[in-house]
Amino acid sequence: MSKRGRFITLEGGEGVGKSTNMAFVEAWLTAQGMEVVRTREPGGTPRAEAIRELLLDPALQEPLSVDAELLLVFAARAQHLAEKILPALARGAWVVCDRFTDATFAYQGGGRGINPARIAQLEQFVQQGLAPDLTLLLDMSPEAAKERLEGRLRELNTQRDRFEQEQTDFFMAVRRAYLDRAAASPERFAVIDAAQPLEVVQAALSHVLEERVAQWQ
Ligand SMILES: Nc1ncnc2c1ncn2[C@@H]1O[C@H](COP(=O)(O)OP(=O)(O)O)[C@@H](O)[C@H]1O
Ligand SMILES: Cc1cn([C@H]2C[C@H](O)[C@@H](COP(=O)(O)OP(=O)(O)O)O2)c(=O)[nH]c1=O
Repeated sequence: MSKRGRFITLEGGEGVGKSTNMAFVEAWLTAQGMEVVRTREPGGTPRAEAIRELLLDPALQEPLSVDAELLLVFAARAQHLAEKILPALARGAWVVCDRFTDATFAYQGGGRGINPARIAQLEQFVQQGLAPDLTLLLDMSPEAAKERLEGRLRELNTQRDRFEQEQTDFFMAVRRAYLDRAAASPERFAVIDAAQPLEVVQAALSHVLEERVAQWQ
């Protein structure tokens, strides 16, 4: 087994099953004997989670400017990288992250309409070349995912956050941007049809993980 830790991200729109499958990916890697650090964005450290609150809180009455949203996402990421992701990778742990910079290209780029070239400048500034080794993109139509999300919101009795309050065309643009990024980097991405039953989605995840882990050895 290679000593170097790997960086794996899970991506996709709201309600596609990221949280459910994060646990699956973590358990799969742990069963192979890897030390796994499971984390999420925006957030992952106390200060980055405080920035997450600023980004998601629907109760603050003042609108959040599109550029402020973009910069907050990257401020949280800079903190997360410095305090958690980079130290974990340096000691050989595997990092499994619920969303990362592909979400910025999808939400702030596709959803909000920011030019991807501007996002790429911040990506270079903050990440200095660091990118995930593997990105698992859970893909399904926003309409179908919305039904799942509504089920979860009812179960947890929670309020919609700022992004969950967006309309279907926003989520269609998010999906399009994710699929375009996957098509542009097929060696990094694995696109999984998330509309399938959970056991089929998880069989697909196991298959991809087996293949990639074997390649990295
Ligand atoms: N493949 C699946 N088939 C049916 N329901 C699913 C599937 N994956 C997840 N769910 C359910 O859909 C809801 C949203 O899943 P969740 O993992 O919270 O999504 P996300 O983190 O992407 O928003 C949850 O109630 C979950 O149990
Ligand atoms: C990481 C990241 C997340 N987001 C948004 C997407 C999500 O709506 C929100 C919170 O992420 P998350 O908790 O993963 O959402 P959910 O579980 O509801 O799918 O943050 C961005 O807009 N840009 C980013 O770079």
